[in-house]
Formats: sequence, structure tokens, C-alpha cells
Amino acid sequence: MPTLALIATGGTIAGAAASATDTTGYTAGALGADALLAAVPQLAGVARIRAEQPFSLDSKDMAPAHWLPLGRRVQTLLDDDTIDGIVVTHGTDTLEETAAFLALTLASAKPVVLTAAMRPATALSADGPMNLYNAACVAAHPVSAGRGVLLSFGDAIYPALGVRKRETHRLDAFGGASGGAIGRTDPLRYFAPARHTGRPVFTLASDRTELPRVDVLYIGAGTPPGLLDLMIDDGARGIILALPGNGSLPAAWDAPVADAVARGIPVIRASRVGIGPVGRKALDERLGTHPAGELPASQARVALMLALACGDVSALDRLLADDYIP
Ligand SMILES: NC(=O)C[C@H](N)C(=O)O
Repeated sequence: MPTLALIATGGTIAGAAASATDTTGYTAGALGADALLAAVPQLAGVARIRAEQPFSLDSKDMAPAHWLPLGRRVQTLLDDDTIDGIVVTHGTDTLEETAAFLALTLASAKPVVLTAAMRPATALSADGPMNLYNAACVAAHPVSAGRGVLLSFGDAIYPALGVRKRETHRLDAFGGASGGAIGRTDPLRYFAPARHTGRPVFTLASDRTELPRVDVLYIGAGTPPGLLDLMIDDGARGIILALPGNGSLPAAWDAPVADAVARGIPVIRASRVGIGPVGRKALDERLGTHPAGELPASQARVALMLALACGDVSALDRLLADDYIP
């Protein structure tokens, strides 16, 4: 029987409310890993599970200061010959950021599977127990090896890079990049490859405690381009523009963006549209911007933080190239 490490970090999957019908007024991260495991005795038929709880957070409060030790701990467990795979339970709100961080920094062919829930553990028809069971099945199965970091959620399996929360309340809250899910857990099967398969794009120094600041700026019709300088003057070292459509830059932004790039501030063109790629355009050559490819703005931000931390902004173009992520 395989051995899995369960790293519980909080979230609604570990949430508790005063009543079983309350799915909004609950405390995320109220329950520990032992309670999550106790709710799914069927896990005993899937794997031996060693649980640990580095923190218990509502994921809205997750930050790079949590990603860094989490990533180091996951890598240590991956390097342990007695561990066959890892399951990370997490809140849904910033799961896409943590997933991207792990996908871009871990080095292993062993499965690393994130999961979460939309209803607290105390709710009628809580989705957490089945999501946890499925995530353990995914992490324990050899067919999941070499597919990089995955999200198992709502009977679907997504590659970490490109995944995004797309619904505020529905149980199938996540969507993938243009290609969507690469597998399902009803039953477990894969029908598409994952292109990012566990080789790290960025390798961080082991004593790092923070990442360079990168901000996301949502561009509405008529948003003043002067905001760019305000963010840079306030300390942003890189900028993600969440632009209309397929990453269309309003003409008034051309000069300020070119100026920011000339001052050494990398700028990534992402989209404020929920799903779909942002490909390279002639303006990227002209202004020195990078297209986000299939990454949502939230994950492009993580990628740029890592690129700046490693002094390797050119890695972004390899990472974000249109053909990199399925
Ligand atoms: N569904 C959830 O997990 C939401 C929760 N606020 C969290 O991200 O921790």
C-alpha cells in the first residue's frame, strides 16, 4: 500500500459553522488534519497517510511567507523514499497561487495533489470528504506520476498551471486553462497530457523568507495609466496588467508601459476575461512586455515574483510561451 503525506493548511475543507445549513458564515481552517482524516475512513483502503499541519488559514490570508516554507516541506517529503505522493488541503480562494508556486519550484515525478472544498466540513453534503478521498486516490496511483502538480476538485483533475477559481459559490468552482481538465476521478483517468511535469522552472535559495513584490492592476475602460507609476513608486518591482479581451492594451498605456519596462520593471499582459490565452503580439516587441499565455493574472504574478527572485526574467518567455501549457 502506498504512503502519502497529507499537508493540511486550512480552508473551507477544514471549516466549521454553527449549523449544518450555514455555508457562508463559518470559520475556515477551524478543524485539524485529524478531523479531515476521521471524516473519510475509506482512506484506509487507499494509502497509509502521515498528516501534518503547518498552518490553519483561510487562504485569503496565505502569502509568499507561507508558500516558501510549504514548498520546502513538500520538497523534503518528495525526497523521502518512504513517501509516494503528497496531498495538500488548502482554501479555494488563493489555491491557484499556491498551486503555481509549487508547480514552478518543485522537482519530482511523484504526484503532488492539491484539494479543497466549497462547503465547510460541518455542512449538509459537504464536498470536502469526497474531494479529499479523490485527491488521495490521484496521489496514490502510479498513473499520476510525472504529471506535475495537480488539483483534484469536483471530480476533475487540473494541471496546477492555468487553473483558476471561476465560481464564487458553485461546487465545481475551478476551471483550467483553455484545455480545461486533463482527467477525472469518476473513475480515475487521464485524457490529456500535462506539459509541466515536475521539472522546476525556478530554484530558490533555501534561506529565502520573502519574494519580490509584484502587483496586479485591473484595467477597466478609461482606467488612468498614471496608476502604473503609483504602484512602482510604492514598491512594486513587477506589474501584471489584467487587460480587457485577449490582453488588449489601451493606447494611452503604451508610453507609460514602455517607460516602466525601460526602468527595469517587467510588465506582463494578462487578461481580465476568465478563460483563454493571451498570446504574443507585435506590441510586445515594441514595448518589451510579456504575454501571460494560459496563466491567469494571479499565476502570472507568482511566476514574475519567482523570476525576479531568481534574477531570470527571460525564463518567463519560455514559461509563458503559447505552447508551454496545455
Ligand atoms: N472555499 C474556500 O476554501 C474559501 C475559503 N475562504 C478559503 O479560501 O480558505
